[in-house]
Amino acid sequence: MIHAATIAGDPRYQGDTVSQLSAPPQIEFRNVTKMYGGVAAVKELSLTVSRGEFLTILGPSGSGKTTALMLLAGFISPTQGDILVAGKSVASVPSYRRDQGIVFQSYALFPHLSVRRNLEFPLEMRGVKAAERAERVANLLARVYLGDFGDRMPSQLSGGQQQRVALARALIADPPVLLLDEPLGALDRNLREQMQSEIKSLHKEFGITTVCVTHDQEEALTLSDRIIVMRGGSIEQIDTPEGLYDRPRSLFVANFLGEANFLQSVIAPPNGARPSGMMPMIRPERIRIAVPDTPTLADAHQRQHANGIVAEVIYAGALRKYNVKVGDSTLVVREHVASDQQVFRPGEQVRLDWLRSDVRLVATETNGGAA
Ligand SMILES: Nc1ncnc2c1ncn2[C@@H]1O[C@H](COP(=O)(O)OP(=O)(O)OP(=O)(O)O)[C@@H](O)[C@H]1O
Repeated sequence: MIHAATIAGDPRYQGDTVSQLSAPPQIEFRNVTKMYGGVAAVKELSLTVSRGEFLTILGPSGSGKTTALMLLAGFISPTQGDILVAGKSVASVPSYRRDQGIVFQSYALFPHLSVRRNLEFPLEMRGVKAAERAERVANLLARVYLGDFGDRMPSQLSGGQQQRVALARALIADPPVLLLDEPLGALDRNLREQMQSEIKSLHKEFGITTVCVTHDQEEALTLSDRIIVMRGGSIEQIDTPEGLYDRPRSLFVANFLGEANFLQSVIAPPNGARPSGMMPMIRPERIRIAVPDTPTLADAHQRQHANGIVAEVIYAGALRKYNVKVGDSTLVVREHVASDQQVFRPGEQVRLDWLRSDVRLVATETNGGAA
């Protein structure tokens, strides 16, 4: 077997092999549509998830994320199309027979069973013997730092602890697929960050193919190998986190994932005409802010600039954000706070500049609608 050192640079495939990559995908949606009355909650959705991949479905409310996950879980059936797991259609496989761990907000722990019994239950269903059950439960509880909590009832746990039990329960039977629906939605920020690293390390350790639904961009960027941005039941863009953030194809994705500055009224198009339906966009951290008479830099020919007036300064811990008026536009500039840095005040004249190569052209319309 050839090892994935040959697929250098792509962290998704580390530890994987070429033969595994050429194997059928672990999960495949083939042209799947789900209609509710006259409304297509999911529209002709086609996608594949590789074995061991962490794929996140991201999108605004009503874009079809949960419907896509419920179809995969088998809680609902497609109106059209097919879903395959490990190369086989699961159309006629009921949810409880699909070999998958599930952490859904609506799929809570059994309140009348202790933590230990909650974890033992899926194993009992699969006929695992008592001694092995006890060992697996003890190991996994220790792994999620709840080794001493086996006898507690779910109501005696904090929200974060309950989520860790839910995650352990989803993993206990060693399923090949893990489905997560807003798994950290109910947790506060600190706990969410802690759980994000927990999920990340469990995913790495178990190598489990994971499909996660969230509307939290940061969660998607942190956890995923690839992200799907959904809009109106269809895929707007699918890419790695870096790809989506750095090369959004549409105005919708640029705005949905992070902050974006649109430069159409700030810079002239290179040859006098802009391709129709396209807009120049730059991320706030790619813009440099300086005093108006900053000396010309050696790379000036690679840069574009604009003069403006600081409208607002927002200090946010490690970052400082400026809103700068440039003509009729307001550009957002974000810089990391450093001790030797000049701080500008509202009303001050500033010069903004950026590398031409950091400007992206994004489509104003995609996915059949205005972005
Ligand atoms: N059981 C249902 N009956 C009728 N319409 C539904 C049903 N479930 C979902 N829909 C509709 O399908 C579309 C997609 O819903 P879905 O719940 O998948 O969106 P979502 O992206 O998960 O949204 P949210 O982030 O708010 O959970 C919405 O327009 C929704 O109103």
